[in-house]
Amino acid sequence: MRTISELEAVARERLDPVHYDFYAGAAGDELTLRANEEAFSRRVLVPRVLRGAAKRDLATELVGSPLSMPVLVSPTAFHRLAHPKGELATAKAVAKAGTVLVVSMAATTAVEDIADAARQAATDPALWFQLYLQPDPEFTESVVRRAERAGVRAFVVTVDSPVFGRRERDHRNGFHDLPPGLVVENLRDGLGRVRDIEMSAGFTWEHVAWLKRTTALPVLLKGVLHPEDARLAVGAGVDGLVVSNHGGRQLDTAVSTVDALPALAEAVAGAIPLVLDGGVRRGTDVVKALALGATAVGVGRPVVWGLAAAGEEGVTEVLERLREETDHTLALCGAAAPGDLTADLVR
Ligand SMILES: Cc1cc2nc3c(=O)[nH]c(=O)nc-3n(C[C@H](O)[C@H](O)[C@H](O)COP(=O)(O)O)c2cc1C
Ligand SMILES: O=C(O)C(=O)c1ccccc1
Repeated sequence: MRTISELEAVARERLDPVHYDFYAGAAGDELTLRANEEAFSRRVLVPRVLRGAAKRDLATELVGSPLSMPVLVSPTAFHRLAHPKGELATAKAVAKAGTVLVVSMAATTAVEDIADAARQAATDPALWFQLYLQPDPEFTESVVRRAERAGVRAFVVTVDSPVFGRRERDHRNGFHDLPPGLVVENLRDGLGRVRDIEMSAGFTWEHVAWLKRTTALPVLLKGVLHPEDARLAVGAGVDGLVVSNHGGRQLDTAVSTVDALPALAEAVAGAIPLVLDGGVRRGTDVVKALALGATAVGVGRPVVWGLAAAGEEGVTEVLERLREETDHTLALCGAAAPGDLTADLVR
């Protein structure tokens, strides 16, 4: 089994350099992209000993979905640019791993087909759906209904994108659109046309309340970094938060996610679960995030690297590597389960 950084090197060789830059890149000077990884490196573990953690169990649960390990797959756009089987390959690997795939609204495969592939691979796979609220509420609602009918179990509303981030690699490379033949399949309207994803800076907590009234499924907000927003989310009846800066692709110089996490954990005080994403590359990163208050972490780029390097098997390699490293780190920290991890283990 290769490390994530080894898989990234393979992916980089296989991908069109313009597409590699789309996946690897981030906003502005990419300071937040680097800060996410650096914030993990800066923290050290202070392990406990002699705690009899011979039998370890990595399983956890989030808003009613079971996870075989505290690692889920964050939504990433355009998997068919990384591999011809695209999201179908990703969905099979994630279903077999027994964890959650958050399907991107910008997927290049229809959510119904992704759900079929996941069900082929495992019984009762857990798919969630990531939404960018659209200015036309009727269109947003039609996407919600479509995802519900396909069997998704939760919605993740990305709230860190009132405008699209400025990714300078994409500007330099002239990468603005999918190549001919690929479209954002989940934005087909009733007439067979495909709409563009629209960002809008006009959304408020009122729109979150609207979505809560519109669906009975759990609603998580992705991209919350300020503790006051975490408090407002609890008040709005939101079911969970993804502590995320979009992998550094939106606001450059935004706080790294592990640096933001402790204050968010304090703000929600256990009322709702926190998922952290950004910079998770090792089992030690998973353990640090859990110790500081996350119930699980999400991985974005690592899954794209696995997919580009080796399709479904590559995604499996990434997820099994993270599972194995997380288990090994738990053992070395004297913890039998994620619930044994406490903030005093991290400095
Ligand atoms: C290529 C790429 C595409 C992404 N597309 C989406 C998306 O469609 N929706 C979304 O909410 N986040 C998207 N993200 C952000 C990820 O969900 C996640 O927050 C981020 O990748 C985590 O950081 P990591 O890549 O360091 O793991 C994307 C990230 C990347 C790298
Ligand atoms: O690249 C991204 O980070 C992203 O979120 C996105 C959203 C819509 C279309 C393409 C990418």
